[in-house]
Amino acid sequence: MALAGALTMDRLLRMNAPRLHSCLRSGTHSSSRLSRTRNNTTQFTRTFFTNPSRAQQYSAQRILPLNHHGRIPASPTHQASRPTKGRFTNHAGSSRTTPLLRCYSSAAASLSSDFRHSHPHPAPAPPTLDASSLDNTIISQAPLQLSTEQQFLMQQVLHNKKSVFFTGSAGTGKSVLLRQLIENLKEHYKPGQVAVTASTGIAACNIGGCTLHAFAGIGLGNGTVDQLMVKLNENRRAKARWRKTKVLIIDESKFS
Ligand SMILES: Nc1ncnc2c1ncn2[C@@H]1O[C@H](COP(=O)(O)OP(=O)(O)OP(=O)(O)O)[C@@H](O)[C@H]1O
Repeated sequence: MALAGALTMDRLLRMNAPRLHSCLRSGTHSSSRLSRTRNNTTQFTRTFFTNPSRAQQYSAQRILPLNHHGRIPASPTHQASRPTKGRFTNHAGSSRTTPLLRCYSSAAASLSSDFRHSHPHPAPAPPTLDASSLDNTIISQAPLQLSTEQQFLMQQVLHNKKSVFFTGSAGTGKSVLLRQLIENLKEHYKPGQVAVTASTGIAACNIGGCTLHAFAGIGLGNGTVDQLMVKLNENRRAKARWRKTKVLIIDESKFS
């Protein structure tokens, strides 16, 4: 669930229990206000508490410029976009009570009144976002082109089936290579054949794996090798994991 705009946790906590419950169940909440800010400008905000799926389903964000009086202009376009209490229109044209994730703000609201008096003409309105163009927008990441060194290591693991240990200074691209390696290995091997582990829980979370100790089924790893082997033998699931694993990845290993 996302908390958007000016709706604060404080406001949520001040809701009575049934209303809060209904908001959380529907994943929505809206509030609107016209407020005078510290620098004596007026700003209208309408904020919504919504869940990400609803935010994707409907309009995402719309910015309305305020006029030089600090009000929402009454032009037909803007009038149409102004919210009417409790009802909203999605861009398919149907009106519904489900709030959208919207935010009304203005560049004008950030101008001081002194500035306005010294500039009798209102500042040019900032471009209005077309809400429909924001629907279902996914900010995609362009795939990284691995460097020659990274490609070499990838080849060694994927095609030459070598066991490799790679290390380097901070920012040399180890994590990028490791993530790409895991992705490629998972495509090459069957589920369960690539074990992704790390020496610490945090490092394991970063790569979507588990700790080496958890994978190995040896608890805290205290005891001699023989004792740990006995422990492992008693753990059927861990034994099965070991047998199935073809590639073992250990991030942040202590071998260096
Ligand atoms: N092949 C690449 N092409 C473009 N950018 C890259 C490439 N490899 C790494 N980078 C960028 O370099 C930066 C550092 O990479 P990365 O986090 O993988 O380094 P690292 O060696 O794991 O660092 P650290 O040891 O601090 O965790 C990141 O911003 C990453 O996106």
